[in-house]
Amino acid sequence: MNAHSQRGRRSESAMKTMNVEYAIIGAGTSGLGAYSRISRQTDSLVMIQDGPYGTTCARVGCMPSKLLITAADHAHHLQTSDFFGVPASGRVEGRKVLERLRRERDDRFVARNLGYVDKIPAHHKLEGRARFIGPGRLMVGEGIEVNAKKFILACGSRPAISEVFEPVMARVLTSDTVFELEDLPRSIAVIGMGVIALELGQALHRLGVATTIYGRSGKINALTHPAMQRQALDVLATELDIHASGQVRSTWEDAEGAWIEYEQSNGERVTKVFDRVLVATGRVSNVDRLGMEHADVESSDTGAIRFDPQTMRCSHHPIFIAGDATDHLPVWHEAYDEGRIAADNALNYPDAAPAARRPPLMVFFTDPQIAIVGQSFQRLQGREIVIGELPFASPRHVVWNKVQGHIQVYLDARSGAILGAELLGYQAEHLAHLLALAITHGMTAEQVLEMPIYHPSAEELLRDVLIDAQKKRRSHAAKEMSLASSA
Ligand SMILES: Cc1cc2nc3c(=O)[nH]c(=O)nc-3n(C[C@H](O)[C@H](O)[C@H](O)COP(=O)(O)OP(=O)(O)OC[C@H]3O[C@@H](n4cnc5c(N)ncnc54)[C@H](O)[C@@H]3O)c2cc1C
Ligand SMILES: NC(=O)c1ccc[n+]([C@@H]2O[C@H](COP(=O)([O-])OP(=O)(O)OC[C@H]3O[C@@H](n4cnc5c(N)ncnc54)[C@H](O)[C@@H]3O)[C@@H](O)[C@H]2O)c1
Repeated sequence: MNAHSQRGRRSESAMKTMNVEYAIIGAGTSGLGAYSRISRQTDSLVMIQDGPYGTTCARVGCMPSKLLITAADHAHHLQTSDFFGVPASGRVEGRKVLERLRRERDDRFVARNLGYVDKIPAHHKLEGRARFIGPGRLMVGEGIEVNAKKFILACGSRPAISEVFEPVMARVLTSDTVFELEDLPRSIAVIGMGVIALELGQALHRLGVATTIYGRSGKINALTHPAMQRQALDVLATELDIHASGQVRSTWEDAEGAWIEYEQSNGERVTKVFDRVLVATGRVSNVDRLGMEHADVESSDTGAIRFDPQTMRCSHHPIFIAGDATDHLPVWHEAYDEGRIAADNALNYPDAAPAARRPPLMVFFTDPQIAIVGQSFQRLQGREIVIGELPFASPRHVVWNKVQGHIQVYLDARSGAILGAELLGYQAEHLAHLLALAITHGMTAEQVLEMPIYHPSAEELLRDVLIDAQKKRRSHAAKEMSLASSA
């Protein structure tokens, strides 16, 4: 059988059939990663894409959000420059901010991705929404059946919007639509207190939009140490209008705008009107639209697809999953890795090619930044650890006038190995990466302390927090010894 794009008439209607070895569903970061691996080995594959090419990251995710945050940083520098004896005046031109964002996004990031997609041979690409119609069989759109031996589900996720926002849908934005605004709104309600809500909420606030953030749980859940969670909220609330704990009870629209009725956890109801409502309450995997019930794939009680994170295989059939489709570590570098892990395992099938996963790393590009690396405090419960901790206030941070926040580093109490860290501080991303390097290589605090550290640099904070952790390790060991000798 001709391996690629063998299309034929399937029924009296104009149904076409395509028989291939590999079908990749989704041409985002993970799907393209899988494509790059598989296409080196075979011509018998198709990558199916519903909607525009360009990836979530470049079009509506990482890149436009960071472009908005950078504009907001500039506005913030103007607002705070007086402190340095450099009073500045300036105003935010919303249209220009958004035009520049889209220009940079489209000309640099999306264009680069489209350039890559353009080079993919036409017979490897199919456009339309794919769904399973039987084991090994997909329907793409209404007219093309794809029969494949192996599948990679790289279909990403979409913003979740609960029904309570139905009455104000005309004013609702998500990360899919906010970057398309012609101008900045005068006011916005940001629903959620996760990474999208905090990154975009703070950026919009700094760009002069009257912003109120409505959370649910009262916590910034990415951080897991209660003191870190508390401090993150306290620090962000000094700048932002945040209702951390409660629930949106109802919404309605009138000539004034979109009204939000929010019940705080103390039972008090607050009602406020906004131009726009940005719903950032998490994302749902697009796997729910793939008709998995026809593919004979096991799911958990919650409906999520079970998979092995080392092979990305998700059933006894050769079906693999990657990227945000999994709900697990929905960040870019994991999508990139998972596409390749899934592809390698599909290529090796039925043999498994298990991959060692990297230590977890997540950064919120807020100011101060939030970062979590390696094992969180919560994950380390029950393990003997010591915690090195310090305010995020190295001499360099003092010079920057950026001394908010805290760092905690978790060491194995016996070996001194660095296991994880939670950070809240200006440009925490850089220290988080250094810690990620140390964790990746199983380094101890002592080993990291052997490297030179320049003065005055932010890295001095890493040195000092590791010295603090080492001190605590020594006193932990001393306590253990005295307990042992008195027993
Ligand atoms: C606002 C925002 C900011 C972010 N910022 C960061 C950041 O700073 N750093 C970071 O690491 N991560 C960030 N992320 C997360 C990052 O963007 C994602 O982890 C990554 O893009 C996921 O890639 P993916 O390949 O899994 O999915 P996607 O890139 O979404 O690709 C999936 C593709 O599959 C298509 N598809 C879906 N269903 C079907 C179907 N049935 N048939 C055919 N095609 C289908 C979709 O249209 C989509 O194009 C951000 C995300 C958002 C939303
Ligand atoms: N810097 C980054 O790496 C970055 C930036 C943006 C997005 N992302 C990725 O995108 C994913 C989605 O981000 P997100 O912020 O939408 O999800 P999230 O899961 O981080 O946060 C969603 C938040 O909304 C809250 N929530 C849920 N329902 C609510 C309701 N009805 N009312 C009020 N609050 C409610 C949740 O408690 C949670 O705090 C993230 O998991 C992340 O991996 C990453």
